[in-house]
Amino acid sequence: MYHVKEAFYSLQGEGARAGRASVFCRFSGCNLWSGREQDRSSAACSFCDTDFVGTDGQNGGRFASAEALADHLAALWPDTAGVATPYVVFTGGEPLLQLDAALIAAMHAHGFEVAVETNGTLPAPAGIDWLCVSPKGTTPLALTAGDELKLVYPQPEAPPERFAELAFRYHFLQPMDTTALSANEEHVSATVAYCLAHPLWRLSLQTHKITGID
Ligand SMILES: C[S@@+](CC[C@H](N)C(=O)[O-])C[C@H]1O[C@@H](n2cnc3c(N)ncnc32)[C@H](O)[C@@H]1O
Ligand SMILES: Nc1nc2[nH]cc(C(=O)O)c2c(=O)[nH]1
Ligand code: SF4
Ligand SMILES: [Mg+2]
Repeated sequence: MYHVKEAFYSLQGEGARAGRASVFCRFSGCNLWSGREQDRSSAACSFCDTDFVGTDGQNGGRFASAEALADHLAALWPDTAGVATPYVVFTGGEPLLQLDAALIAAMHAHGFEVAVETNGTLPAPAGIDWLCVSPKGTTPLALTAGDELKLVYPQPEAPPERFAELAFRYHFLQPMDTTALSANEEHVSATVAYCLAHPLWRLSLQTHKITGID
């Protein structure tokens, strides 16, 4: 059984594929935080910007088979009649708690390219077309290669230097978003300064938040 918080059609907001039309599948649950506010400060990941608890979001629910979930997600893609490759982003919560080879195969059967946003602590099934790893604090990485490494910055316990040598096509820093405007401005300035001083790293802004889309 797959547990999905929500699913929606939007533009990828972050990283190397920002701007690309995408179906998002947000799985419920995470191995680094319960999702409860009272647990946030003691969690291995304490800055999460996402509600991934339950299955009550738009197009969310429980799906008994890979085919049932793949049909549900494919129906969110517009009828592009072959002019654009359909694209699905599995995120969460932590998608690698639930994503398996059967679901990837079912999305491929619908003609989709499959992308994943993961915290990198769990092994990944084969067949993922675009792997984005976003390390969190001191948590050990099970995934040390992929397409993009997208580090939320600043994290005192996860400095970029620790990830610079890993085998990713792109290294991004994404300013940490908080509920405090002044902190956000400082995070953007610090991220810009780091990228200027260390050109391996590129700036990733969360463009969906800037544009006000999902
Ligand atoms: C909500 S996470 C879900 C996927 C996976 N659990 C992970 O952490 O990569 C999706 C993306 O949002 C990023 N993110 C989460 N909270 C953020 C925040 N407060 N500011 C900036 N990016 C954030 C994560 O690092 C990750 O790249
Ligand atoms: N538009 C948009 N782009 C995104 N890229 C990664 C997201 C995520 O929450 O994983 C996300 C999201 O929630 N919305
Ligand atoms: S690992 Fe990802 S989903 Fe889990 S709490 Fe951190 S940012 Fe949120
Ligand atoms: Mg998000």
